[in-house]
Amino acid sequence: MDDLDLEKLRAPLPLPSYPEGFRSGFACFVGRPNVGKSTLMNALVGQKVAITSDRPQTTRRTVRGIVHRDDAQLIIVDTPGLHKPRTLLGERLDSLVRSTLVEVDVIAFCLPADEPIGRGDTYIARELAAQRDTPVVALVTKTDRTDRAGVTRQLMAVEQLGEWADIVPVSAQSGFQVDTVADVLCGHLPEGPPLYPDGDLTDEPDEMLVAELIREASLEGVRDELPHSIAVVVDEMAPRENSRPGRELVDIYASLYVERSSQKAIVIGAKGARLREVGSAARRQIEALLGTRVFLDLRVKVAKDWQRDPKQLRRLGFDQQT
Ligand SMILES: Nc1nc2c(ncn2[C@@H]2O[C@H](COP(=O)(O)OP(=O)(O)OP(=O)(O)O)[C@@H](O)[C@H]2O)c(=O)[nH]1
Repeated sequence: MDDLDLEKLRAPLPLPSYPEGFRSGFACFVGRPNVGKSTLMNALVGQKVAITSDRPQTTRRTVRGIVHRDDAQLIIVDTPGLHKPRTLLGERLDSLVRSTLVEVDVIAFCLPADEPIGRGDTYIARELAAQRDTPVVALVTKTDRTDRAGVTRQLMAVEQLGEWADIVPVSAQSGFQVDTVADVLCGHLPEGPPLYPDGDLTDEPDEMLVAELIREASLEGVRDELPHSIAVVVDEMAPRENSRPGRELVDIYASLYVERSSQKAIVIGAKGARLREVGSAARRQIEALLGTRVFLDLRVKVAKDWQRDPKQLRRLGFDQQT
């Protein structure tokens, strides 16, 4: 997986024409888990491309969303929550985040309006202060969750936290200032031609989006510690041969990895009831994504302590980025 080769992506496509002064480039969103990064990216792009959830650290992979405007093309690299490494998996995530930070044109640092600034935010602010070459825009998110005075207080607190190219309050939920965020981020992009054809919203391979949708479904209603122990790999995904025109079907075989057999029992549920629910919830989402009917075969497997085992991490796609 080489989804951070931004230099290669910068090679302009032979596109017919673009207005003078057109800007294009990359932005990435950082912030503690659960601060609303994925939701804001979706609001900017206008379609569900990243997975959102109430649970922290849902976003494990870098998903790009593309904002197409008449005057700019903003490619958003959505990163996992920047946090202090605890497990080997954590260390990999952080090195992925760091390599992203130096390659993008602008960094959006998200802090929620309704929570006091904490140690996690201060840690990230310190990390960002080291990225001297990349402008950082601070976004005060979820403004709908507090009143005007609360937003003002948070803006002032964020101002004190570091040196920002801009500070913008925004609510992805109500739509307040989402366009302003796009304007501000685009303002930091270099002039250049569009890098993606019009209409592309993400270049994430379907398999990865499908795996994330299955993982999202599998997180529903399980104990708090379980989410971090579930990984999903799509083993095979192909259109069914000889399916009738207008009744196309895609066969998907996926493995859901847990760390211990006790977790396997939880995921499968009594007589397989839970796994069936996960399967049908995921299937509905995947059918909406792909626009065809889907046959989904889900297998639960134990990959002992996969979060701490480099070989397993590689197999599950969390390879060290070079
Ligand atoms: N009220 C309100 N809730 C929001 C807003 N943006 C996000 N949320 C909620 O906050 C929770 C976390 O949002 P995410 O977008 O998944 O957060 P994230 O920062 O991407 O989280 P990670 O993937 O864990 O890093 C979800 O329940 C969202 O519905 C907002 O503008 N207003």
